[in-house]
Amino acid sequence: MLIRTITNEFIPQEFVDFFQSGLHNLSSQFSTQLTVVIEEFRGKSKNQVFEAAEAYLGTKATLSVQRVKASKSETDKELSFGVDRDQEVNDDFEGVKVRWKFKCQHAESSTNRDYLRDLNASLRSEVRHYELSFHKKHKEEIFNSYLPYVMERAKAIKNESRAVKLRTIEYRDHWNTEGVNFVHPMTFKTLAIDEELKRDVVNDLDKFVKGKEFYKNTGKAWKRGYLLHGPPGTGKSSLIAAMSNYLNYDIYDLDLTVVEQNNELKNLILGMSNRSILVIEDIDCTIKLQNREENKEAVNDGVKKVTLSGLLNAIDGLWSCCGEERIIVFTTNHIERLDPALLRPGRMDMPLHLSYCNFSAFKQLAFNYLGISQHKLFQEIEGLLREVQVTAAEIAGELTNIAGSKECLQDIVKFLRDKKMPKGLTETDQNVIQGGDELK
Ligand SMILES: Nc1ncnc2c1ncn2[C@@H]1O[C@H](COP(=O)(O)OP(=O)(O)OP(=O)(O)O)[C@@H](O)[C@H]1O
Ligand SMILES: [Mg+2]
Repeated sequence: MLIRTITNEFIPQEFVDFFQSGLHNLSSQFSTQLTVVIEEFRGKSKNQVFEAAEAYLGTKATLSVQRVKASKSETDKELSFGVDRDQEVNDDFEGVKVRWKFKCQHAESSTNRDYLRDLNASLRSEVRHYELSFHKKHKEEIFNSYLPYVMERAKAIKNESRAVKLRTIEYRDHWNTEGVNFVHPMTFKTLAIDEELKRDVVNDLDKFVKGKEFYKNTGKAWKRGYLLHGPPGTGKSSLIAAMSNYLNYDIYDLDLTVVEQNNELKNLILGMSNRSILVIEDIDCTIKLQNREENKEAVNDGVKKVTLSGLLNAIDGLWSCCGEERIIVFTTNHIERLDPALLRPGRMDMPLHLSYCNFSAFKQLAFNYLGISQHKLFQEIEGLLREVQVTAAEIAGELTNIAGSKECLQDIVKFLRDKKMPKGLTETDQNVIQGGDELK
């Protein structure tokens, strides 16, 4: 204070400024720290590094700062957090220490106001930026590895927190733009299908999402097709919900009966976003399957309808030139009714047979509904499930109806025994019924 008073009193201001800036230059020459300034806007558009820093630091903020900002928009699944002004966040990247600081300046000074007016952002009352500081010797690592890592993490964070949307056709050739939030509770943790099949699907999806380089190097379109087939109530639609929740991909539910012509179909396919699942349920019922003539519409009762080949060609063609990370799922209860064109390798990458409930699927249901992994009746149930064709939906229904105690497994045994041999039927009659069902 004393020195400042003396200098203010006795030394000319120009000399003080000159001296201070010289001192600043000198200290920055000897400083070991480098600071990167990341402003909110780049020209008139948002700076992507700023946005990435915002998302990335949000996940760190709750750990290390004293003031955090909390927010949630309609399309977010969960609360998101952010660093408040002047707060610092320390981070560690492969042993390199970095420090982030969030700075806001009020747009009082005329330069700031001009700057904001330039940005056409008159509602904003402040200029915001992040400062990222680290030791100069780590410059290369920070620029070449850390910042790209922050950008990549931010992308994943934003995607994870985004609510999945379900879109249906609004009018023939376009999707409902808003969509609805898809909040199906089914996940791979609760889905009751054969354990091995579940593992295969999860591994396949993991490989697919990590396959960017593979698809680029091989020149293949980054897409994957699954054909889910099996009797009603075996979990086909539940599996699609689990896939969507696992990948956080939007679902486009394509009702082919609404689409009149192949060019409408093309518009729908073009209107889909990346990282999405196109679902066509009950393919055997909704599409004219027998017409194999490429690119032709089948004339059905005087109305042009899309054909299977039209559908597959449109997907193959359009997705190879525009669109990444796309999944297509067909479902059917009757695989034998499908055109062999659909089953040819390369069309549907992975056929998945969802069959009647086996013991591994049953154990999952018992865990979901009763919270148990073991029981003295399990052995008998395992034996019965080998003989009785019962769907996961039926068992789930029984478990919902009967009291939620461990004792109710006795009722499941009774249910399975009754199913094995309904009153008044001999075992031979029952076999005929079950065999016939598969052939339907
Ligand atoms: N594998 C499963 N795991 C957990 N729940 C299941 C499973 N399969 C069926 N369910 C239950 O049964 C209901 C019907 O199943 P889902 O709609 O997935 O069957 P689906 O195979 O799609 O049948 P459909 O061929 O009739 O469309 C679901 O709402 C779910 O509660
Ligand atoms: Mg279904």
